[in-house]
Amino acid sequence: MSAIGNPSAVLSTRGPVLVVGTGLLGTSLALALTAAGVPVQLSDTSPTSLALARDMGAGQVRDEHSPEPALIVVATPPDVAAGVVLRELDAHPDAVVTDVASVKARIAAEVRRHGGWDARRYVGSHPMAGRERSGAGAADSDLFAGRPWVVIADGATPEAELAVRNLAVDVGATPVRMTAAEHDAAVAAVSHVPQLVSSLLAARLETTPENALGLAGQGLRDTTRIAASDPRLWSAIVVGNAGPVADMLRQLRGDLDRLIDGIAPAAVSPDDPAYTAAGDAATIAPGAVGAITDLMTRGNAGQARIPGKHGGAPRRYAQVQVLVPDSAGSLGRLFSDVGEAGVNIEDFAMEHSPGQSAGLAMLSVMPAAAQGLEEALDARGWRVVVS
Ligand SMILES: NC(=O)c1ccc[n+]([C@@H]2O[C@H](COP(=O)([O-])OP(=O)(O)OC[C@H]3O[C@@H](n4cnc5c(N)ncnc54)[C@H](O)[C@@H]3O)[C@@H](O)[C@H]2O)c1
Ligand SMILES: O=C(O)C(=O)C[C@]1(C(=O)O)C=C[C@@H](O)C=C1
Repeated sequence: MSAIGNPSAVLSTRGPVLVVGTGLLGTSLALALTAAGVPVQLSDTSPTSLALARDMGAGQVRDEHSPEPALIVVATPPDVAAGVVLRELDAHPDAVVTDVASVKARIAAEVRRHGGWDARRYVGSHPMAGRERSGAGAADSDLFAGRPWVVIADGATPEAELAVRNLAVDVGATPVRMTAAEHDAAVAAVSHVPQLVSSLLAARLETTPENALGLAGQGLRDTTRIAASDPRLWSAIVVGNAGPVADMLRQLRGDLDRLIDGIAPAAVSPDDPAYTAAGDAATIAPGAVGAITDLMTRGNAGQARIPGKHGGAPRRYAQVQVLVPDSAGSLGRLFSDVGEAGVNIEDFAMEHSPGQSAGLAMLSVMPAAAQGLEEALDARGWRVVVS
């Protein structure tokens, strides 16, 4: 069980923990550890990022008077992570060092190659938790709750591995042991290629006319959320895992080619008599429906295998969607009705399409509270949208 916000929980992580890189991941982890009562030291090459993390209550800035850390977490971009790990192993001869970079094999190889005996204190890791925003300002102490945290233990001492597994558990995550190669192949499929596909899709919107964009609904928002991610960070991630990512992109290209080849003959010119005979199966190009159905069916099967909705890790928050009239005070009334229903809003977003007289308020709440809130809001006359 996570120790966050539970003062009686027994903590296994021995502090002080030094977090190097106080961006989204580093500050989220530092906030979670601080909330659990572990002393945290902070370090970053950017004084502004460091000051922000400190001001958010994530820990103390490390200086020459700080006590020696027992555990060091490197949360810098992947392309500099190995160098920072090696520097920290050298500077703190008794500390266990981990990094949270999204790629593992190349960092581990560099650390093992240059770290000598000290590299036995290094355990690469990767919390499968994050978001499309960077920097301490987007940090969240709950980020790791219920998420897998990959631990790469090849070549490390059992004590070092245990320290990193304990860290994951203490912030609410579940450690998952893998080799670096297994990890990199897995994240190519579940994280890196999905990021690129989302970006490919969103890149097409650059030249999409405004009036078409005005029609965008939840489907487009769902498939492009992560296209807002940081290009610099993701360039380092994809370059660092280029082999597995390129392999999967080639497979995707094969699927795409089959789909295009299948549907292209069904594109009928308006002058063709088949254009107005859509109800006649004979006029549909042979193979077109099969190609689409095949892809959609495989997609259904793949989507159903994603854990979370079917007994895997629970989603952190449930979303309650409510139509809010575009008038002064409406949102205030909604918030006060949610408060009167005894429900805390964990996160909030508003979707507003131009020219519409109502917006869609998306309230993130604890999953157990969602149904009761929908009923309470419905009873108070709100239009709850079931997605
Ligand atoms: N963003 C995600 O969703 C996510 C999820 C899991 C893991 N990760 C991994 O976590 C790491 C950090 O990602 P992030 O999203 O927090 O990035 P971020 O850009 O929010 O933060 C990175 C921080 O590292 C600092 N930094 C850069 N070089 C440094 C150096 N040499 N020494 C000290 N500090 C340095 C930067 O100033 C910045 O504050 C990356 O390796 C990333 O692959 C990211
Ligand atoms: O949910 C998101 O916004 C993320 O991008 C998180 C995500 C992921 O792909 O699952 C992104 C990169 C990380 O290395 C780990 C987690």
